[in-house]
Amino acid sequence: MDTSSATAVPDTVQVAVRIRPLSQRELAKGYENVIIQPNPPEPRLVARGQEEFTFTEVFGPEVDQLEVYERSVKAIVLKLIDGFNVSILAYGQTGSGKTYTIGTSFTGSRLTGQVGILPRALLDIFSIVNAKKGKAAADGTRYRVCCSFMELYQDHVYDLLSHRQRYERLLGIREDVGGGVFVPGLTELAVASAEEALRWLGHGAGSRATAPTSMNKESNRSHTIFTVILRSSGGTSDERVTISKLHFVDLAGSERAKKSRACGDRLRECIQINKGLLALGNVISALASHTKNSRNTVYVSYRDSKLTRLLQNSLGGNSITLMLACVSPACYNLEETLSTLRYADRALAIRNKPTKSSPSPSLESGSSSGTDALERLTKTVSRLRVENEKLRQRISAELRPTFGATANATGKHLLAQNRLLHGQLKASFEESTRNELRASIAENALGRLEPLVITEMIPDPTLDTSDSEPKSAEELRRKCLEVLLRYRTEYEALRQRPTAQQRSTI
Ligand SMILES: Nc1ncnc2c1ncn2[C@@H]1O[C@H](COP(=O)(O)OP(=O)(O)OP(=O)(O)O)[C@@H](O)[C@H]1O
Repeated sequence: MDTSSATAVPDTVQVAVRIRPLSQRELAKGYENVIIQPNPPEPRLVARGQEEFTFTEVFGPEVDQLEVYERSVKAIVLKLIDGFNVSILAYGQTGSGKTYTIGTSFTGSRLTGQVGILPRALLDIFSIVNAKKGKAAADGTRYRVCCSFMELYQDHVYDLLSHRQRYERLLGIREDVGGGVFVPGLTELAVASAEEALRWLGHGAGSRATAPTSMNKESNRSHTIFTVILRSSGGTSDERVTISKLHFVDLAGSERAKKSRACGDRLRECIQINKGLLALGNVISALASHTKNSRNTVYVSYRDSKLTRLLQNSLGGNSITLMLACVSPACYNLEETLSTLRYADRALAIRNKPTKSSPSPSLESGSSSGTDALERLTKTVSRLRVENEKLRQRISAELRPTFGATANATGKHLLAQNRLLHGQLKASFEESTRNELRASIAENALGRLEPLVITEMIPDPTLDTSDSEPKSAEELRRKCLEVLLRYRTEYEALRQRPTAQQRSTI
């Protein structure tokens, strides 16, 4: 098998729709099939002859588990070996075939035709890793496969691989330095073969919250995430390890409480399930609205639910993501089927940035047995806790008062400066106002003086001026102009003054 899969890395979420066959009960009741794939394998389908959709793949009721795996899943699963993070999410109405498709409830030991994609992927991964191990013996590269399995029930995270009591398996979610999320304390088991991993899958699925509902006699009441973790280390860079993860997300089914006639615990579960799926829908819508060419950054409300926080990297992050939208073809489920198809249609527009994981310094280097590594990690954690506490104390004892005092002094200085500037600005404004006033008075005076001067200098021809000294017309004009010029000069000087003064003040 070719390990470095040459297929292109998809940078949008891939969406495959799977239409399950009508169940015996539905056939008996004579329910009509309302979801048609007009031209298989063309990935187009028509709902009730009206609404048309095109996806990455569409699998009709006749398509079996192997074909789904080969056509949609295998290529991206192999990207795990190349160092990519991969997420496969099954979404859809309750009873639409999510668990069947993922294969979360696998309990056997052989691959029968009914087995879902998860067991198939594990077999492929181990077959490649074992082949690589054989070849890598020469260059010293080491491969290690681990798995974890968690459940999100009523917005609480439970560890499905822990041996503890259920109430002791409750875990929290934390953010790492890179802005991603992780679940501290989640059991991560090293597995040597696909069979061993499948045993753990069966063990974990056995303690998953399930209950019969009117829509599905074995309905999963929680979301689960089974993760395969591949670590490769050694070779040319001995102390570094590359970690890539493959998540299989089996989401709880959306359901209408009225239709499923849920009450009591089932109703509470139904509300929590729908709340998480609603938050997921909002995240998908926000991400889908941010297309390749849009420049605006969008606010994506990952923090609205634990489900969206856990899936943060799978939607809009660095992962290669496949959404398997499962639908029922029966007419009585049309509303839910259309809702799933519209949801899936939006998801098609989500752009991810798949990037290969880069090697990072290993905490597990050396000849480590699981117990040694655990011991070393526990010591590291205790040492870091002590250092953290010391730093915390130093900050509160020393840094805070110093920072407070500095901030106080800086604040006081800024306030004083501000007060000074404010005073200067006020004085300047007042001076400017005064000068404006003077200028306008002068302008008015000029307006009044001009006709006065002219009257004084140029005698009224109607008056008897025989006894006064006659003035030549030329002399009168000259004197008149002299007075006018003087007033104009004074006026201009007054107009200029405020600007010059203002500048010097500021
Ligand atoms: N493609 C398919 N072919 C044959 N049977 C199927 C197919 N899909 C689903 N089924 C059957 O339909 C029933 C419901 O499927 P499943 O339990 O996988 O639904 P679900 O979506 O996981 O439901 P829930 O959300 O309630 O857990 C099961 O009995 C399953 O075997």
